[in-house]
Amino acid sequence: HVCRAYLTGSWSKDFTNLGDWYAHLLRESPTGTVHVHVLGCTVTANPANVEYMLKTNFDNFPKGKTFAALLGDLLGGGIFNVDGDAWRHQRKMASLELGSVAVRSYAFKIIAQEVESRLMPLLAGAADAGEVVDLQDVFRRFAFDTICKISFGLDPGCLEKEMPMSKLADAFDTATRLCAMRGAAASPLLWKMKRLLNVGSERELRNAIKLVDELAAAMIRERRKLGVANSHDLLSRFMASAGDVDVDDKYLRDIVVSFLLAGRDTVSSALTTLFMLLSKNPAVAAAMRAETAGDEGSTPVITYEHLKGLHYTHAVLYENMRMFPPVQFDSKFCAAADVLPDGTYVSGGARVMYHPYAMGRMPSIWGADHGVFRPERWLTGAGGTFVPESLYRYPVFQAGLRVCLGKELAITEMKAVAVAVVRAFDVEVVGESGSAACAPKFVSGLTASVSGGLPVRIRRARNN
Ligand code: HEM
Repeated sequence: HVCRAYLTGSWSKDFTNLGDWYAHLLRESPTGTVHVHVLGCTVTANPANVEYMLKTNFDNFPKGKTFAALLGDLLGGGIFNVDGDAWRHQRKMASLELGSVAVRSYAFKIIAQEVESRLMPLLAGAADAGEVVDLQDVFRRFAFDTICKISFGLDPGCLEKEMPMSKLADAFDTATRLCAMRGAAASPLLWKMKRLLNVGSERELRNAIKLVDELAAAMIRERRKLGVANSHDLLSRFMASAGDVDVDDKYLRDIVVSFLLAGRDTVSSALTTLFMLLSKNPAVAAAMRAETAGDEGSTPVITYEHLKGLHYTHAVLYENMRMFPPVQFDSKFCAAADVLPDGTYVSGGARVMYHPYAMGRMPSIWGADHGVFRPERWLTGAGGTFVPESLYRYPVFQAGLRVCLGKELAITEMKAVAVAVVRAFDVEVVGESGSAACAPKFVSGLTASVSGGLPVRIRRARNN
């Protein structure tokens, strides 16, 4: 009956999103695992299984060729899309750079600049004009400008006042949307045939990728011309770390495109659901404002040290992503037949999916109040300090050997935005999605985005 419900779409009579239906099935299952035969896929919300796949028996659960084929035309051999030695090599290099003080402080400077010189003036303008703005669109532009500056050292200017269309952002959007469509198809044969004949969505995808390639090549040329000696963007760092070796442009293009994918829609997705939740929970917004009130009047400038000390705000971000993880599910490929810790048999070549969206809705992990937005559940340390949960119970940033490399950067970026906006404005979601009872509907894609965007009205906070 599960396969029938999947194929006919009848699950949608009772559930808003496919993820809500999976969460229901996984809650009903005694092991927290189900098998959807028609997809050849085992879906799990069991933390012991997640740990087994992502750490204990990591080598038996690679991304696999099927996943690589879906994104291969866009991501090439970039870190997201490869396994084995190609992955190990990029992972080592990228974690070295992202962990370095120089890159971290460069990234923080970019974030602070983007918040203060673009995001805040734009929101202030909307507040003064009394306009309704689509906050999801604003955050996507913000996140794109930020990750492009961090990755390439170049500025697409998507969040300029006139909200220009960036060719790169546009081509990137089209390419990721069409790659996600490939993944949602019941059989890969159809898209492979369309690709062979260069028709329909595959023709559109090819054109979008061609544009991404041209623009990435132009940025790499520009970076070579400007020189890399004193630059801290990731592209320059990767070029510099290759030393005298004349690194291939295709290799650089693949790494940097992976970073754009990793760092843009994830951050904007989390910020969008955060402000949706804050609009419905004004007491939480008020508590966040109170936490930052200490330096009211002293310094409106965001500093790294200040952000680090904000435990309540940190808890709010984690609680938001528990309920609405930007990457709602993640699939691995089971190389050789295996038995998961909960006793589930998985045949060689099958897909296994762990599901952070469903895991955030499991009473076995979060208790009976899993449906309640309650940041306090994270503040169990001495004096109400933030205590992290095991990443295998909360795999929002994945976990184990392939855990997200941009986690700290993403948290800093989201905190910087949350603090600045909450301190200065009241944000109210308008329309249907603003009502307390309305659950968001997500558009299926590689990262979660809210269908119809997030229309909000912005007012200056009373003390501003
Ligand atoms: C809220 C924001 C973010 C979330 C929820 C998130 C989540 C994730 C997840 C679930 C994965 C695993 C994906 C997979 O293997 O299929 C991942 C990997 C990765 N993330 Fe993030 N991410 C975020 C922000 C960022 C940012 C800002 C960057 C870069 C600056 C970044 C860089 C990466 C990289 C390079 C990987 C690949 C790691 C590997 O395969 O070894 N992420 N992230």
